[in-house]
Amino acid sequence: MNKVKKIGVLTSGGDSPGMNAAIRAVVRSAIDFEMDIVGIRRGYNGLINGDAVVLDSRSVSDIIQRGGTFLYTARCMEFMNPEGRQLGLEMAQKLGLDGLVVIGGDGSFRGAEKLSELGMPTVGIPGTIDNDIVCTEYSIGFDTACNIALEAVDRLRDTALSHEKCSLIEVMGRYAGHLALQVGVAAGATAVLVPEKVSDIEKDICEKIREGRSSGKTHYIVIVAEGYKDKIDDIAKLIETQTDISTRVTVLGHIQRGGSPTVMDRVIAARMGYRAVDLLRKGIGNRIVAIKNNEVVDYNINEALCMKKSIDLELCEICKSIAK
Ligand SMILES: Nc1ncnc2c1ncn2[C@@H]1O[C@H](COP(=O)(O)OP(=O)(O)O)[C@@H](O)[C@H]1O
Ligand SMILES: O=P(O)(O)OC[C@H]1O[C@](O)(COP(=O)(O)O)[C@@H](O)[C@@H]1O
Ligand SMILES: [Mg+2]
Repeated sequence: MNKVKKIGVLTSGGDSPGMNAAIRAVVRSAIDFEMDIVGIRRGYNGLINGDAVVLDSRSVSDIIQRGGTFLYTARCMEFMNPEGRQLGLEMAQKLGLDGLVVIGGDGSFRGAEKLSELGMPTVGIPGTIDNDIVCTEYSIGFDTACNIALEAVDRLRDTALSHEKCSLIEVMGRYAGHLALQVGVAAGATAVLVPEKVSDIEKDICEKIREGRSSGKTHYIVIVAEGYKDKIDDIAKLIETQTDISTRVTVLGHIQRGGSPTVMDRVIAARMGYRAVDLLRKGIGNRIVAIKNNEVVDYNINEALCMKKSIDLELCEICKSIAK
């Protein structure tokens, strides 16, 4: 006898491509396990306000290929305090929920953990372009964001080459440099600046530009993570003064968060969505679904949030070594 009869799903924090594919997987798996499923709109705000819609198989048709999240997402200050969370719990109970799937980032999972503590079994699915969730090798949206940013950098290279300039491109990632490093390596950047590692602008960039110039190189690409300690405009000015090359700065911004999810993001969304529902139907909550060695695993939320994750230092070295 299945005691878990009805679950909810919401998206929270910054949107990421593949969130829709994850919602679809959650909805369809829940229906397959003979559970009712409700979509909570606008993150924890919707949970507090009861902004809920009953979902069926057709409600999630034609969304697998779309970026963003059709349930809308939000950042909810009220949920940061106990009173707001109590209201959220009471609304979840009023809606008759036996469990909740939260698709979002580390902040959303802190909220999910507290909801679990209050007695509502909650499972988190990592969805953020930053790939900064420590317990998982991969979060939904990262691959798509990398590809979108890469396409933009490839275009900027055309102009940098034609005008013999140094193009500095700022990519997102909040306090993490995963996105910057992947894009930098894939774009063949002269240098990548990430928050996890202090770089020496003179040695790591200016010297490389002078060396490149003496071997006939005429244009340069520098990728800067938004969380890097120095402002991109200041770095550009310094490079210009030290090397006499003309620089241009481009901040990619939200363009990186939109667009149709890649194969990788859709498939991982399907695998994680299925696992989240499978846990809840067994009455298991307070978990985060994650990827470890390409397998889907799950962790206790508190333990997961205490884990440490560092930037791929070997890839940083490779990037440095092959940039000539
Ligand atoms: N410590 C916390 N306790 C409870 N809820 C939290 C906490 N941190 C974040 N949240 C909730 O999760 C939402 C999203 O968090 P945020 O850090 O903005 O994005 P992300 O989940 O993508 O990391 C917040 O607006 C808030 O509603
Ligand atoms: O869209 P906003 O509110 O300006 O937030 C920007 C932040 O959101 C992100 O795009 C995604 O971060 P989260 O997944 O933690 O929400 C970060 O890379 C960036 O720092
Ligand atoms: Mg986050």
